[in-house]
Amino acid sequence: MRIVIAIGGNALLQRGQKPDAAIQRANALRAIEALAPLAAEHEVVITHGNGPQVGMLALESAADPALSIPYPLDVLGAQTQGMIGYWLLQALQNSLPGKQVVALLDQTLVAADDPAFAAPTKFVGPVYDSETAHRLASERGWSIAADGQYWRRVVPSPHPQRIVETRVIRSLLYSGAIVVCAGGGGIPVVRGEDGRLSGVEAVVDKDLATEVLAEALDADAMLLLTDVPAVVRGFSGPNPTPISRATPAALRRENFAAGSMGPKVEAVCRFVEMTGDTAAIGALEDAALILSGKAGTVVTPSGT
Ligand SMILES: Nc1ncnc2c1ncn2[C@@H]1O[C@H](COP(=O)(O)OP(=O)(O)O)[C@@H](O)[C@H]1O
Ligand SMILES: NC(=O)OP(=O)(O)O
Repeated sequence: MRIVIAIGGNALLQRGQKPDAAIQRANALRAIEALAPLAAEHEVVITHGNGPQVGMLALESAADPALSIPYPLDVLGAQTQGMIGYWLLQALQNSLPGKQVVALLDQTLVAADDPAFAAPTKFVGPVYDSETAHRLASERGWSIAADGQYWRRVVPSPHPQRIVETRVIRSLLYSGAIVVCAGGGGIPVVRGEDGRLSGVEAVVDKDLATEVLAEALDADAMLLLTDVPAVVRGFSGPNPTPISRATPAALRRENFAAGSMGPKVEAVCRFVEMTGDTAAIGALEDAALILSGKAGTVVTPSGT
């Protein structure tokens, strides 16, 4: 079975945790220990988030007096692929000795005229209280939005059209390797009229990019793993109800939060609608149970 698995940014750095390298490396190891049984048995591609990390690097770059202009988000996205990819690569090698593992830098094609460039939605960096977030927004020209009870910086998140390196990823997978790729949704790039690629100031949603990749690789299943056990109907209301099974049509009748559960639900619905296969959302530590249909929110064409 070929499975494409996304590890949420929250799994790599929980809200409120210090972004120390040792903490993130330990989180990456915990994430991989949860996935190792699946990777031992199936063809596995692993993607990951980078929201907390790309925002942290943007803060560091903005504070560097040696720079005349802070590094752009495509470059920072590439840095997060290297950093997180390295932690995941090493954790996979230590957990599954004998397996071939590779972590790639790869790019995601977006449209230069995507309306998302004018309407930032992607949360990056740490959470702030309302007063601090509004002060930083006016000092630094950030867009900000509420993330639950906190506030965070938001940046443009254009829709992923294609992972540029899909063919290389496919051949690595066919050669028996576990492939870590599409980190942070992939480095966002556009293709000019002359056919040349160039980076853009954005962070692609990793769940939507994971879906594009899973479709292109003819995956049998797609798992989006995060820090909640299931998608919840009425998440912030008086009667929150976890959804264990659903059809895409049933999920599409509900409303989910932009920038967090919304893109995950869109990604699983699209994967099931396009492929007729199974997709699921749930907690990282339940990965094996989710694949066997015993945990998480499992989405299938029939909802059974
Ligand atoms: N309807 C919902 N059901 C479950 N979780 C939800 C819902 N709406 C918002 N959330 C939030 O979505 C978060 C997961 O999304 P996100 O933060 O983007 O995850 P990750 O970075 O792990 O990919 C959860 O921690 C939860 O607080
Ligand atoms: N790029 C991205 O979607 O990151 P998170 O999963 O950390 O939000």
